[in-house]
Amino acid sequence: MKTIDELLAEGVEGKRVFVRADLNVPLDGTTITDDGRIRAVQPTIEKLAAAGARVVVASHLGRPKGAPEPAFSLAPAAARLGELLGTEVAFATDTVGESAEAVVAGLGNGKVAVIENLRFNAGETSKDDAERGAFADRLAELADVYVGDGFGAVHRKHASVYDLPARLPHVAGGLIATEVGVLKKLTEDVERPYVVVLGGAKVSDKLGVIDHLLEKADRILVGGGMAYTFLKAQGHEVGISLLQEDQVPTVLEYLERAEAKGVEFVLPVDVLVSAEFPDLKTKAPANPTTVAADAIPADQEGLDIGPETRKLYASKLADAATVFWNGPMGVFEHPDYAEGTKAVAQALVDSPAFTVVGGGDSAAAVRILGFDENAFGHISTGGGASLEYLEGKTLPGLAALED
Ligand SMILES: Nc1ncnc2c1ncn2[C@@H]1O[C@H](COP(=O)(O)OP(=O)(O)OP(=O)(O)O)[C@@H](O)[C@H]1O
Ligand SMILES: O=C(O)[C@H](O)COP(=O)(O)O
Repeated sequence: MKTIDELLAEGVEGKRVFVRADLNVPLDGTTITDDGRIRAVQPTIEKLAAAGARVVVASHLGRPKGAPEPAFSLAPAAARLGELLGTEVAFATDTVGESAEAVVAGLGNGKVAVIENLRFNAGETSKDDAERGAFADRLAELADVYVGDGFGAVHRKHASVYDLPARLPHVAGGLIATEVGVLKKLTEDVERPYVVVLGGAKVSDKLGVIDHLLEKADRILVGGGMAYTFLKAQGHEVGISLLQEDQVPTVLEYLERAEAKGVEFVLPVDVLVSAEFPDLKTKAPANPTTVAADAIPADQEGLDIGPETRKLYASKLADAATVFWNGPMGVFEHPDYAEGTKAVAQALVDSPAFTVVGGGDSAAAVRILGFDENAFGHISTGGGASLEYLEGKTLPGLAALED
């Protein structure tokens, strides 16, 4: 992969440089609750602007369905980028239309613009190669060079990630280089004991990584929404908890393989339950009860790991040399269900191990819960992307950057 430093050495003065970033930040209305992904790509944008490039930043935000939806506008992210850069950032209210063309044409050397959400166009995510290609052709008209730096989206075969770099001279940005460098270490010369913590809500997306981790990790701790499919596989009642029923046989097979291979699988021993999902807007008290993990009432759902599990997981992390953590332990957005995620984050902070936190929500959680991001070895901007990298899959957005 050609690097951004090589591009800078060749000179970018006056060139239109398209930076595919991942500015998919959590929003509360139009307020950004965690700007980590914007700060992560900031050095790339700064370097290009300092070298006199005309920088066109593009990203997706959320999952709009191929047409403009105001709730998913990139305008708040563009404004925040301007604040971080300390300079005016132009914003195009469309992605490839008149506004984008005019904004890019009006960009001076060393200036930065953000174009509107790529996913407001059906061509961005289309499964049809021709439709995606046609959209990539239009994006290519906006630039002379492509810098891929949206690590969080490299696992998506989307027009701006996969098809556009084929149409322009392309290089990898600094964020992608850092992310790949760290994750590569976890797939190659990992220091042991290697402990993996998995949680979160995208259970079906993430179960697949366990198949691979059974060959790599020494110990796997499961929490968050992912735990209930495992508890069900062990024959326990999980009430109305998040459950991937069709994956129960697969999960059972994972548990059996783990035992045969001597990989320690650790599941919650107690959980916080309630009959209702908490109100994340008002944060009204949820008054959960703590129950043993094998005694979840049929009409209740598990929303965080319990106090005994917090202690257990902290002890299982204490002797680790390497830790990879993806997915919160509970619905951390509500204070009554944040303790499990806090306990795991604290165990990582206290540990001398090399710690990697992967995932948009997990990374946001550690910052929102008040942890210092420098207390972790690496906070990855990729959720699905980092897991698919660890699975050893070919990621379209990385393959496209190769020469
Ligand atoms: N027991 C649970 N039941 C329901 N939701 C849960 C539970 N535990 C955690 N969650 C939710 O999981 C969500 C985060 O999961 P996700 O799998 O998206 O994490 P991530 O990997 O950090 O993020 P991403 O994949 O988007 O980069 C949070 O919004 C949290 O509220
Ligand atoms: O949040 C993420 O993991 C990335 O921004 C990718 O988003 P997506 O899962 O909607 O493709």
